[in-house]
Amino acid sequence: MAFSLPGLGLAADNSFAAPSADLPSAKSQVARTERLGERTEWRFEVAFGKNYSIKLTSGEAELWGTELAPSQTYNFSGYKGAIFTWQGCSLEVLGEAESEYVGQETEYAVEWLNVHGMLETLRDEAAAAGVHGEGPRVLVVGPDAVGKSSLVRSLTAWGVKVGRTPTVLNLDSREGLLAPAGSLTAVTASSQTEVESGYGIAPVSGPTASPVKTPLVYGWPFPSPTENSEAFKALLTHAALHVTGKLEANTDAKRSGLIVDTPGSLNDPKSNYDILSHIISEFSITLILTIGSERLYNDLNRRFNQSRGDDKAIPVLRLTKPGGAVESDASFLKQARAQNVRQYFFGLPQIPLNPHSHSVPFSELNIYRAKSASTSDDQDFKSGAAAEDDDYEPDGASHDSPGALYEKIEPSTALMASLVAIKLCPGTHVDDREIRDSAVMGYLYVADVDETKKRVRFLAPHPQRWGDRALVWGSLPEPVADLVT
Ligand SMILES: Nc1ncnc2c1ncn2[C@@H]1O[C@H](COP(=O)(O)OP(=O)(O)OP(=O)(O)O)[C@@H](O)[C@H]1O
Repeated sequence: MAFSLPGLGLAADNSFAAPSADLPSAKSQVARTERLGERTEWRFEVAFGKNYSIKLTSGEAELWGTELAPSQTYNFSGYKGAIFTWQGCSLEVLGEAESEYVGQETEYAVEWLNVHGMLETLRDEAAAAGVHGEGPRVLVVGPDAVGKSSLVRSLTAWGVKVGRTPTVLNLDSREGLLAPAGSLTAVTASSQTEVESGYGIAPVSGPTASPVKTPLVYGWPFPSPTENSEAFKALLTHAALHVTGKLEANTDAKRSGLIVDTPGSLNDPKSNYDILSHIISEFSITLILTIGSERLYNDLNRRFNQSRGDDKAIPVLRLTKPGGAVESDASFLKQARAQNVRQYFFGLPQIPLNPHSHSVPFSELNIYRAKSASTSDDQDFKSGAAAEDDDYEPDGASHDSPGALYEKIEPSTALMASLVAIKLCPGTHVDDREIRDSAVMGYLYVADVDETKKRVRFLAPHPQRWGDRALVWGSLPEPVADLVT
């Protein structure tokens, strides 16, 4: 179980970033009123470094299922999204967007709400079945940027709104949920979903925030499960034990069920059938939702529904991709991940955090580099670790054997500006499997490495030291050069 480190709750969303470096233009300084008809949405794309704010002035509206509070200003920077209204509303909009318009084609929202209704029926049936009743366990699969995460957020928020406590599991390591990228997070949503944090689970609670549920964070320091499918599957087997154990221990959570978000790289069941089937069996998935690809839908339906016996058939539903869902370029996604890291250490303007500095001698550190099994040439994900491969000397321990996932390294300046995960396992006399399966206690930022004095200065969200635990350095999270100046 991950410790409840401050900072884990503040990185779920791209909104509420640092103030704009640019002076706003005269036009963007004037607040305008946008009137939205029923079942329409205000779609907007805001660049990094720009400020954009929206206030609900009349009617009702929601962002990914979470209702906006009337007259409250919501700020966005480096963000793409849509404010949806069922009955119509007025919004006051201020700031500069790269694109903004009223989306009229919103059939997807009705369809998604119907899925929520279906999940509610299954939850009621679970309650009627008594202590053994289990709620729906949903797997969301589809290509990149088709709205999978938006669907998961909406289903979670609607569930929470009617008093449920669904558990969300994010298997997309490129987008950290309540943690930086490189994390796989499971968290049970609490009774109040906030627009800022996306799921309303923030270990640092504001005055109106609800009780905190501690996320369970595992480390997958690579951009895709396919980097090392066998290790990914083994990690999931371990994670599933804990996640399902947590659900078993809490009747409400068990009945509310599980919603699993997946990376787009798993959208081809031909090549990734193995991983998908593993997720389905380990988490006892009862419903598959797919967005965006007819071929994928047919493939999944054939493999997991039609070709199985009645008692093993898993229904597969194909959902509409939101018209506004847009692909982001590599640079936007990279900036979004860097912003998440900033929020992890420094919080949001309304809930700032003060990270702590720790200076540790090399001799007290056990740092392991996570080795990628793939020979991917995706430069975007190549960290200093991969790029400066030759600088590292494994310590000759068992970890440098061929096929090993981790190798122990000596600290060096190549670690500067990187993030390392603190694993809940000892740093010595530990094998690959234990490092891989241990949950993440939190992340450290390498602020400085002094090779002469043989000391590393870390930035941590917590004043407490982490003892002799193993630290893992991988392709994700990526280094953030300008976190401390
Ligand atoms: N209705 C909408 N209007 C405007 N923007 C939207 C809408 N739905 C989703 N988006 C935006 O489109 C982008 C892709 O959506 P989302 O992240 O939900 O997709 P995804 O399938 O989870 O993508 P990935 O697998 O790449 O993480 C996001 O920036 C999201 O905020």
